[in-house]
Amino acid sequence: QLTSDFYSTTCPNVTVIARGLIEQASRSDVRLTAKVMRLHFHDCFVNGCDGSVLLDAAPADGVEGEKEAFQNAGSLDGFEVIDDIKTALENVCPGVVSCADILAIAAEISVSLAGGPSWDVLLGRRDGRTANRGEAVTALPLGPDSLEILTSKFSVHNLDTTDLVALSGAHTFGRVQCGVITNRLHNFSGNNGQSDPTIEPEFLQTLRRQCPQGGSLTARVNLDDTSPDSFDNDYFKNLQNNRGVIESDQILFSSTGSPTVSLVNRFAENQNEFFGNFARSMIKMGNVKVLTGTEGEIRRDCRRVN
Ligand code: HEM
Ligand SMILES: [Ca+2]
Repeated sequence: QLTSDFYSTTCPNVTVIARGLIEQASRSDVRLTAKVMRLHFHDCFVNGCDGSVLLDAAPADGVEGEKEAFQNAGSLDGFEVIDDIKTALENVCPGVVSCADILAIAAEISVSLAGGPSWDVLLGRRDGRTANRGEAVTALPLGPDSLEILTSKFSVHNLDTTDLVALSGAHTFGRVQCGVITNRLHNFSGNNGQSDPTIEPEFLQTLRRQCPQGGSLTARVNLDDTSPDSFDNDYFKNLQNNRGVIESDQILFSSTGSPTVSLVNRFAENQNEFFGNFARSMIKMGNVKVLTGTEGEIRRDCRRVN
């Protein structure tokens, strides 16, 4: 139902405007493109791609803050540039472009600005009038999730194993807080002093230096230590070298016999193969439970319902 030319007459400059603002914001924050990419993912996995993740908690309106879910609190970021894009668009074509579509457009722009693939973003989503903190907690994947749980958290959205591996490739840029990986480094499976045996020994030393036991849990380390800010297939090469940073990353390669292993190998060998699959999976993810037609609304302010 979504179409790539949805705004061609009603707001033809939507992509140009969004790109300019993202480019500008990323000049003062190298992580910005990663932050923005992640917003679209965390939106689509909770209530579908409806902009719910952007809503501030508003108890009086019965709106819960997904931002307060464990996976998002103190972690999700990039909301300001989305606000800036919304403000600019309301000036030129008021009441036309949904916040959910802004996230989809901004994700594509962010990936391509960071050196990744471009694709035709499908548009026409409407904004939801609710958010769902409880679903955020249960639906968003966690670092220590098993491969079975990761697979099922994707498959409820019709995303298959290829989508799981391709989309995990988004960890080719951005950072993770030490708190997420500290157990992997210092207290694996509840054993004090133990580390995850799948980590390559030299890399384990590096990570332990960056995230020492008893050190700051909010300090951040690169998700892709080879090329931290560019969107490429180094993430998959790292996995082959047992240099995945989050458990959910390394598990894709370390699960012997799983179809994820050959997907990692394919994407590591051929960047075009990764890029093509990533774009395809992003379009699939961008279709999760979208509101269209007269459903929902076009929010005036992405942080609150009209
Ligand atoms: C497969 C399951 C996944 C798990 C368990 C997971 C988990 C995480 C965690 C724990 C962080 C670090 C957050 C923090 O420390 O504040 C993170 C960062 C990130 N994730 Fe994922 N993620 C997954 C899949 C994805 C997918 C599918 C995408 C996008 C398509 C994505 C995009 C990102 C990006 C870009 C960052 C870096 C954000 C930044 O630097 O602020 N992740 N992820
Ligand atoms: Ca949502």
